[in-house]
Amino acid sequence: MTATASERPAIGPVKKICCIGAGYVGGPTMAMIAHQCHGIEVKVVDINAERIAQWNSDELPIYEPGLDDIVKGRRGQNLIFTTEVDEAIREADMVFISVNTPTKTFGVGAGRAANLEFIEKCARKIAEVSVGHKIVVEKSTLPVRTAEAVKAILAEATSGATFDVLSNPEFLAEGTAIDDLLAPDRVLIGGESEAAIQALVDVYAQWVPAERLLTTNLWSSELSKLTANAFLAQRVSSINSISALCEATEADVDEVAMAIGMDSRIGPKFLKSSVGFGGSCFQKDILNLVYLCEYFGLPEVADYWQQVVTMNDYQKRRFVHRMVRTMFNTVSDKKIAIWGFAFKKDTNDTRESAAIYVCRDLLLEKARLSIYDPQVTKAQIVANLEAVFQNGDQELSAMSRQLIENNVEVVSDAEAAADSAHAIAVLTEWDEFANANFAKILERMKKPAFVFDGRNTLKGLNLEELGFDYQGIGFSR
Ligand SMILES: NC(=O)c1ccc[n+]([C@@H]2O[C@H](COP(=O)([O-])OP(=O)(O)OC[C@H]3O[C@@H](n4cnc5c(N)ncnc54)[C@H](O)[C@@H]3O)[C@@H](O)[C@H]2O)c1
Ligand SMILES: O=c1ccn([C@@H]2O[C@H](COP(=O)(O)OP(=O)(O)O[C@H]3O[C@H](CO)[C@@H](O)[C@H](O)[C@H]3O)[C@@H](O)[C@H]2O)c(=O)[nH]1
Repeated sequence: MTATASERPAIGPVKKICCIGAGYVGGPTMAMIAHQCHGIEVKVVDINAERIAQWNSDELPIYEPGLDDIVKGRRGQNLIFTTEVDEAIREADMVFISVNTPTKTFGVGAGRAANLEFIEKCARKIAEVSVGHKIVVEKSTLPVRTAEAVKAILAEATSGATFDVLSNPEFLAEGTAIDDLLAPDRVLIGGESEAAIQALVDVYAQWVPAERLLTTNLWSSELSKLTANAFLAQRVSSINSISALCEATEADVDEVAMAIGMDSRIGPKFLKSSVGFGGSCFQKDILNLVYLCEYFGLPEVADYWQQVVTMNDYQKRRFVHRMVRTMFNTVSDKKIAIWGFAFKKDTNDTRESAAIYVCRDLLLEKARLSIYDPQVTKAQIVANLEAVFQNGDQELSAMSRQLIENNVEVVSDAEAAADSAHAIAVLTEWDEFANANFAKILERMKKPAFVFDGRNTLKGLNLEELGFDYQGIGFSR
């Protein structure tokens, strides 16, 4: 049952934390708590035994700068990765829920609503195995008012256990997770019980300055997470919409971004035009916001936010159209080097990466692809391409399987990918691409040698002077 004011037990300092979900959020956030709070035992649990084994191995499941040192510094001391879910929940005074909340692919709200199956299963498990009092913390990104359902499920605990529910959404970005966790812009904690809020504030206060610890009511906290992502993605879609206009008018989108970003009311961040935003969060969270607006009878608000995703889809398609148009209206049987497959640099995450959609559309144009990414494995690339062709169907068609098998190779360096290629498409802004030996690459490419830079990372290298036909996003030369 959830605790009422009169029967609420005294809440002391947190000594044992359990985090359900050892993913991109659960792993790094808990490693940071263990690193900063040696007096707290942190157990990270997952039903995926392979993932837990990776967290306990030399090769962590996530590539994230600085993560290795922090995990290896505390693992086996006050940071434990385990599949013993029940035991870890039972022992903890505070339980974080950090499981995935993907877009629903079936039934009511398919394609937009968040699938809350995994959250509900966690709440049921906590209710089933808990004794005493626990603070349950929503770390996953959730639709506003999810805590109501979590509280209702916990209230059915038969052991007599009592609970407080807090919302503590995570704002880290992949690739910079450790820096973001070390020095967050803010830590947001929403809740109803002052004592429970204070217990979590005290954990973060061990390294986060007091003025960055923001407490709100439960619903504001839940809604702020979706809103923050919607605003961030909206900036990217806004500048990407202007990139199309720049290409038509000889304006340069990077110059426009610089000019508007110097207005302190607009600010310079998140104005980098690109082949389109990717990642596991932006699209999923905006679609969820759109669904919520419709659910609450606000179709105009839903349409407004839907446009951010529509513009992003347009940007990805527009990139391929431009490639085909520039390469004399056909890429059929042409070799195209794909530089980068992750959704941004410094991560091995490919969820919703623009590269998946660009590669799919190039394959449908019958191009041959040679793909290189410094952190993404061949198995992952092939699995992503199979999934995008499968498009929710039960099975991959024989035709799609052949298209991938016959036309995709994954290689282990950027120069090899470009060997005998008609074009290079830069889809992730890995730093190493700017250091490639372009004179050598040009020699080995088919002529004219095209470079389509979906990140404008090679813009300053004057590749035209070397002899490339260089095209980026949002400018024409
Ligand atoms: N990835 C990010 O950068 C990021 C940043 C902020 C917030 N978020 C949000 O955080 C949440 C988690 O995201 P993620 O990227 O870490 O997901 P993830 O898929 O990497 O990890 C989730 C983990 O939860 C485990 N899990 C699912 N159900 C479980 C259960 N019943 N018991 C135990 N383990 C279970 C899965 O096996 C998986 O390992 C999502 O709601 C996401 O929107 C993600
Ligand atoms: O100016 C920009 C900034 C970003 N992007 C792209 O946008 C996507 C998302 O980038 P980023 O936001 O840096 O990474 P995420 O890890 O997806 O982080 C976002 O999503 C997380 C999950 O909810 C939040 O916690 C973070 O605050 C939020 O930044 C990537 O494809 C980027 O390449 C651009 O194209 N231009």
